[in-house]
Amino acid sequence: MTSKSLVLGTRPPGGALEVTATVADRGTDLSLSVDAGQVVAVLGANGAGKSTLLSLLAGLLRPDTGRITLDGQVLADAATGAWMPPHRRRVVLLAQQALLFPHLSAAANVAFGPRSQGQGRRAARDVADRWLAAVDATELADRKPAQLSGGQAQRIAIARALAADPAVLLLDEPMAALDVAVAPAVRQLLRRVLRGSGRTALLVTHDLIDALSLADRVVVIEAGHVVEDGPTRTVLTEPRSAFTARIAGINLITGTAQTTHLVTDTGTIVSGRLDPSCPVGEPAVAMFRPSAVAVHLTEPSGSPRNHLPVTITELEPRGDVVRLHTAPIPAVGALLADVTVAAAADLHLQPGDPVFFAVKATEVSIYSRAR
Ligand SMILES: Nc1ncnc2c1ncn2[C@@H]1O[C@H](COP(=O)(O)OP(=O)(O)OP(=O)(O)O)[C@@H](O)[C@H]1O
Repeated sequence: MTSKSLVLGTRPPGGALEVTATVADRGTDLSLSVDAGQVVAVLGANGAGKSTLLSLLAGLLRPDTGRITLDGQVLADAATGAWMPPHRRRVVLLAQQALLFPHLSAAANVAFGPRSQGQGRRAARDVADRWLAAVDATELADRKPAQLSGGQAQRIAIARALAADPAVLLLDEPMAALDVAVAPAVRQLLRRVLRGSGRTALLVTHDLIDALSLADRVVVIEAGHVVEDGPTRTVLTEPRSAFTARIAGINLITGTAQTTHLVTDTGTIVSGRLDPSCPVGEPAVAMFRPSAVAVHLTEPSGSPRNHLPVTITELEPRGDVVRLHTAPIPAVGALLADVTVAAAADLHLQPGDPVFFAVKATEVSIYSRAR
């Protein structure tokens, strides 16, 4: 098997998507354009509207208003009532659970797409064999889904999705239901599939590493709206929404930019370096990494640092560091600090302890944010 086998298809892969859609009873109003071949990570809290976006694209849900097109072809248009059924869309959804047809063998599951597109039995089986080989599952061809492990079933589901030769691949947390031991292998397979194929893909994930390693672009959905959209690196290193900052594991404090600092709504001053693109007096975010925080039991004096009084709520072991979580501070929110295991032990830190987080101004970046 080579990664080349993942790019084989009967027509050029990749399709450009245009979405403007509202779904009233889900409180969503989504707008998005995706270029052909782009891999977009879709992030957001539970209930934000990520699955709703995928359902709209897959044809499992009709928009109340708006229009969805793929390469200019209308998939759904609420104004005219135009509607393309799911199986004709060239869009395939890969869900958390493999959802294979239980009565069919793995090979027959994979051959299903080509068969329903009108290919003969033998041709469809050839396509299936090729994709089974591509996902390292040739030896599983004759097994029924009940005889497959979760990771094996998900590999078959990936093969089935690709055998249908979709222009757009939708992935709804495809690793979420997998055992931690098998997830890395499936992730690696997806990496090959997404990087090698030139297909357009939307990947719903809660995993920062997936977003970083698989996606060109990150879209963040909050309360049914796209609130952030940009190159993966930019969104994750210069997050503008609290959600992205949290999953990126970055401390983020919103307020108004001043030349040398940010002022929160309650007047807390956070000294930092103002990004040249951030206008003074405009809404901004101050950002610093948990590893930039020094923890003190008493307020430190006489150093050019930010000192924030906080209350520890949780100590989370993370390899050779302990991540400290705090109770929310008014207008600042909860903060994170990473300290060494030795430091956490020396300080005898426990949930409920009041401490000071100290951060050098040079460790704090201040960026503009949307109002
Ligand atoms: N079948 C449904 N019928 C009605 N409302 C729904 C349905 N599914 C989801 N919703 C609602 O629509 C909104 C968006 O949900 P959606 O499932 O798209 O969020 P999500 O971002 O995918 O969340 P999660 O990460 O939990 O999967 C939520 O308010 C949710 O309660």
